[in-house]
Amino acid sequence: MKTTIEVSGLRKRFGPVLALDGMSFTVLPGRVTGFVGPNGAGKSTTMRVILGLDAADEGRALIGGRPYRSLRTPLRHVGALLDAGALQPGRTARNHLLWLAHSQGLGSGRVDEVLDLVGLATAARRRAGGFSLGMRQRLGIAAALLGDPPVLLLDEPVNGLDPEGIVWMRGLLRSLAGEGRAVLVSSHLMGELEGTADHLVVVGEGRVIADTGVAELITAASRGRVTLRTPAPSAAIPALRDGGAAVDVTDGGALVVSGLPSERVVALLNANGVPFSEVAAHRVTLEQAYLDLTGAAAGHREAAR
Ligand SMILES: Nc1ncnc2c1ncn2[C@@H]1O[C@H](COP(=O)(O)OP(=O)(O)OP(=O)(O)O)[C@@H](O)[C@H]1O
Repeated sequence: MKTTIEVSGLRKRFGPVLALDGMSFTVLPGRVTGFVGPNGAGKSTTMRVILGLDAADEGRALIGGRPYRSLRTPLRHVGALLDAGALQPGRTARNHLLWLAHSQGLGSGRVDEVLDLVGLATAARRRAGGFSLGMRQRLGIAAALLGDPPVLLLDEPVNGLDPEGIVWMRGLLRSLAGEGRAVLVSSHLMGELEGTADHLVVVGEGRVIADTGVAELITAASRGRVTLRTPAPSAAIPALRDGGAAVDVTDGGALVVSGLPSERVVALLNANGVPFSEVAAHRVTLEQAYLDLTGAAAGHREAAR
């Protein structure tokens, strides 16, 4: 499986709203790419254009080098979860999937496989209209996986899931990428992607603000700072400041030291007889890294005005 999604120069206007303004990025196989940005940034519109549900005014979107509309059995090329509400309420879960499978020349064996995979085997003969949001999300995922596609597009897949469902979804996304699939997952909450995404495409106002590895982003946002835990902050702070560091106190009582490597922090504490229980590389959360990045992007826009 070496299929990519390529989006280049998409522009899309809805009346006065410019929803996409030069959106360009590539989703590579074998990793989960988080597609993040605030409400209205253009994530759903981009996904709809990739899936041929909306036409772009300019630019193109290709799946494995081909536009969606040229795919004869699309479910074998790309699976999508856009709106978990989009199902016929009177149909059972199994019939819903059978109908989809038959439309794509897929057998009923695969239907039972995907029902099992998403944990709906025991609910397969219940009417989907009575499903909880979490069950609908699972059914949506089952539909996306029917054709065993190399590319998956999931719009806010953890929306409405309970904590157990969220853990399940994260594991599923990781394993789908582990099998070599290109997995694009949108979210407007960065915290949801912590521990799931390998790569991020951060968008705002219809275009890409950052296209970066998660580890790389966290390292950059952590800015070589050091976290220090000490029972004697009033002794540590002046010692470190005299040594050339900037020191911030966090809500949790730890000190965050900037401007000195951890060895130098330890040396200064020892030289001043300051006890400490921990000195470690400071690591920001994905949420903090994102706020840092989008705050900086907003600042740049402000400065450019
Ligand atoms: N069919 C439509 N008609 C008019 N405006 C639309 C339509 N679809 C999207 N928009 C507008 O385009 C912009 C981008 O919307 P889009 O839904 O793609 O953003 P999003 O990043 O997915 O947001 P969210 O996180 O809220 O889902 C918004 O201003 C939205 O109001």
